[in-house]
Amino acid sequence: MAKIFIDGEHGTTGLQIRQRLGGRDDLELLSIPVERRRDAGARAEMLREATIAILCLPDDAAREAVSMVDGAKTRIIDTSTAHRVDDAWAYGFPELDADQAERIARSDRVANPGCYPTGAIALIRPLVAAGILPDDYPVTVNAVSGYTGGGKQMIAQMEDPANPDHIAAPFFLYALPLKHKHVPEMQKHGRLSRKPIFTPNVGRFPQGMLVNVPLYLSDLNGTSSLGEIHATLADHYEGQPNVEVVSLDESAGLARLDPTELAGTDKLKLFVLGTEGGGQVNLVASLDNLGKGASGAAVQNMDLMLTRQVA
Ligand SMILES: NC(=O)C1=CN([C@@H]2O[C@H](COP(=O)(O)OP(=O)(O)OC[C@H]3O[C@@H](n4cnc5c(N)ncnc54)[C@H](OP(=O)(O)O)[C@@H]3O)[C@@H](O)[C@H]2O)C=CC1
Ligand SMILES: CC(=O)N[C@@H](CCC(=O)OP(=O)(O)O)C(=O)O
Repeated sequence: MAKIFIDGEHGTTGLQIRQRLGGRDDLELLSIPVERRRDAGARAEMLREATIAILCLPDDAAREAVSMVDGAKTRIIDTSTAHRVDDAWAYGFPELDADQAERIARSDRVANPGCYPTGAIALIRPLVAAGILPDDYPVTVNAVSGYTGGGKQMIAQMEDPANPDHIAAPFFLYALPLKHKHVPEMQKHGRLSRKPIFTPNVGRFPQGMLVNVPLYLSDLNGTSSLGEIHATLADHYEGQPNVEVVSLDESAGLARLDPTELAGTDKLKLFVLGTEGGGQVNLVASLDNLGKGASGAAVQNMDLMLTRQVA
């Protein structure tokens, strides 16, 4: 039976993975008591015993965990930012292209995508691959996330008025210097030659997010219709159980989008918004930052890897 160790199991992402694996009888979960969560010896022992280790740690601790399994057979899923643009790691977005699920299944090192990049890349990559979105288009990505995206620290800042760094705002814009850690990942896996301008926000709700990519149709290659963009996305994601490309009819009837719509699920919904003939489109992804944006995606990748587990 495969042994799974979640390093960082008591953090925000780790806990949600544990919840998802709780009812599984095909896995053995290795665990460290909360008070020993930073005990390097105990972690190294579990990391080396595991069939698959899922790292739910800050970047530096994730790099350290990878070094701890040197020479062991342990396969790794890293939910941090540390390895997402590293060519030696498979990028853990199985719907990226026709071969990605198989790449993940065969890999011993899988980098789980960031929550915002999951939405942005899901919208951008199929259009670049189809030649519709030029790779040097000046892409902007505007987003709002639930505050659990900032982990235990931001949860405490948002929920505890006694916290010295309490945030009272109902909504705030951040990453103001335009150097967010997710930009390289969006650029690489979106296959963009220019860095996208990324402007994320946080709202006073725990889970859920919307990621917007607005485009001028006249600056795209050979298309001026929402219909063609929608058809390209719908073709790309056909048969993918976790991704829904919402129909143009349904989208046209919407008055607003709620970022919490998919909270508590592992789904990703994509919308093609605008008015046919209006010359512009707003592509929007809706997901749970802790679902398809983190823990749900990690479990999806783990399941793919287990289909290729060598005894
Ligand atoms: N939250 C989200 O929506 C998403 C998070 N991620 C990524 O997942 C990873 C974990 O994030 P998140 O769960 O939000 O963070 P949290 O801060 O909620 O949890 C991190 C956990 O790691 C533990 N930890 C920190 N440093 C060490 C160390 N040196 N050795 C052992 N354990 C350590 C923490 O322990 P302690 O309590 O002592 O600090 C805590 O339990 C990050 O890389 C994050 O970027 C990815 C996608 C989305
Ligand atoms: C709201 C919030 O603070 N979000 C986090 C990103 C959450 C996430 O996806 O972290 P990873 O980079 O590990 O994927 C941020 O902007 O840094």
